Amino acid sequence: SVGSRSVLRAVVVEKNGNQPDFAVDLNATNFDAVLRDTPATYAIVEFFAHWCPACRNYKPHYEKVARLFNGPEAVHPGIILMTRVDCASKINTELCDRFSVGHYPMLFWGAPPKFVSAGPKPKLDKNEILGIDDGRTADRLLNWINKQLGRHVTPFSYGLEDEKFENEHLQSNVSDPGQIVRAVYDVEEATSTAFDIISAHKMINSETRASLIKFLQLLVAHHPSRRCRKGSSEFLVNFDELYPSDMLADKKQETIIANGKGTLGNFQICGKEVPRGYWMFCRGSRNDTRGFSCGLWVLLHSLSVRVEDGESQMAFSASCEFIHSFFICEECRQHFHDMCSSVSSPFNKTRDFVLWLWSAHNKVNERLMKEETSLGTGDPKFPKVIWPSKQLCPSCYLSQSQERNGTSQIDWDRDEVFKFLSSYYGKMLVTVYNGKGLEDGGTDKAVADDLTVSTNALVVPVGAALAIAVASCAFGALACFWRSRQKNRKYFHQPHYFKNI
Ligand SMILES: Cc1cc2nc3c(=O)[nH]c(=O)nc-3n(C[C@H](O)[C@H](O)[C@H](O)COP(=O)(O)OP(=O)(O)OC[C@H]3O[C@@H](n4cnc5c(N)ncnc54)[C@H](O)[C@@H]3O)c2cc1C
Repeated sequence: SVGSRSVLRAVVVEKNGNQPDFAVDLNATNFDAVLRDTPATYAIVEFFAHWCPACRNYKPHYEKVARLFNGPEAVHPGIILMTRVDCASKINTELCDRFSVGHYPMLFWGAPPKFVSAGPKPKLDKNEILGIDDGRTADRLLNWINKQLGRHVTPFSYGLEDEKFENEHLQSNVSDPGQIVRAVYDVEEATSTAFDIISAHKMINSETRASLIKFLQLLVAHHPSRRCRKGSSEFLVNFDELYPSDMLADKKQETIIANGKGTLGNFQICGKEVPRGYWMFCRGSRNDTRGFSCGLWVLLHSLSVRVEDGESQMAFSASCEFIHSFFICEECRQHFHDMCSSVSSPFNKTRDFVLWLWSAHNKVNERLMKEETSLGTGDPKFPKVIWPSKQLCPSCYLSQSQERNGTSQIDWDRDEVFKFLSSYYGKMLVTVYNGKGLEDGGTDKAVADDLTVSTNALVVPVGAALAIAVASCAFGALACFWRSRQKNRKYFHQPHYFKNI
């Protein structure tokens, strides 16, 4: 079987003391399929010949760069798929001819689908597929890539020494400051995944409709990612036509869909590049330990620090209702609902809402800390902690004392905590974000634009056509996972937290 073959290969590789290859070997039989299916935004194809000595010498250089982008241990996953094709293999003759390979090694760059749709004679021009003219060493190749992605300015540029930011040696609370700058991509992924789940489970009905509209309003004005704001506004603009309240009141969603409405279907709230099927800030060291639920928390925190004082009650109730209606983890939604319901007076300051959410999250952490320790279900690299740690925010701590039962009692400086959260989930979260995606060039100006726009009011889209894309495999797996755990779930009536205020 393939499994045993790969095991054998791993053993052989180890025996020879060689590193496994990071670049993916392609040939005429899998070229189109691999490039069509990759979630990466760009691909590099190296055409080489196994008999060519220069190619053999070039391989370690190419591999050094591929280590950064390819495979489960990639430092910068999902951006570039690095591949190679052996033109000396007969099966690839036609493929190499298609790309007019005239010397070895020859490198091409482009969006993966462009390689597939390139036809018998690909357009080797600036808009389609580019020849890489200066990639003779690992350094030069990475420089070329950095320039191509607009990342030639530090601290945005990729470096050969970059290490996976999921820090293997430190606990999450220590490595957080380095990671949060990338968390906006997980916020995009979580937003997208949440809407995919809503769609797959047909969760929009007369009871949940108002909550979704309210949450969408919050996303349109305050989502830290421009493309999620844009997608949310497109959805909101079309909401009434897609999910008419009169039809939802007395008909099932299936009927609406049959009538050509309710086509959230494959709509991608943050654009068709998201979800990408991986997590950066929320990447666990084990499968299924972090990911979506972590991303959802970061989304809620990042929204909370962006609202104005006057919006804080609306943001609170929108978040509570969204979790209650659409987070299909029964225990999570129920506990969160209890915490929401125990709030006795409405919020009229951003600060109060931000601190409430922080404290609610810490209550969950405290409960899970015990559970995960006794059951061994937590992620060993990311144990639950009362957050932020003293290392992360020394000024947040007035004092900390150890109780007899081993728990610690913290006296927080709440003004400092608010300051810290505002900066952490505000500016820091979007530090390296460019509003278009990882790959489109992280210029200072784009970052600044994005920060400004995210606190301004609604962005009305010009063309409100919904983007249709195929839901990702990652989502499929996730939805199945949730579905299998929540088979008997009943939808509850909508809660209204101070709905008349
Ligand atoms: C609304 C909600 C309710 C949930 N309720 C439950 C539940 O009842 N039972 C259950 O098993 N799981 C629950 N979960 C999932 C659980 O809280 C974690 O999300 C999951 O276990 C993954 O944990 P994590 O290590 O990625 O960190 P998470 O707790 O997901 O936190 C993500 C990141 O937020 C930061 N953070 C941590 N604490 C705080 C804080 N207090 N304030 C601000 N930022 C913080 C840290 O950087 C952390 O890495 C819930 C999730 C959500 C979104």
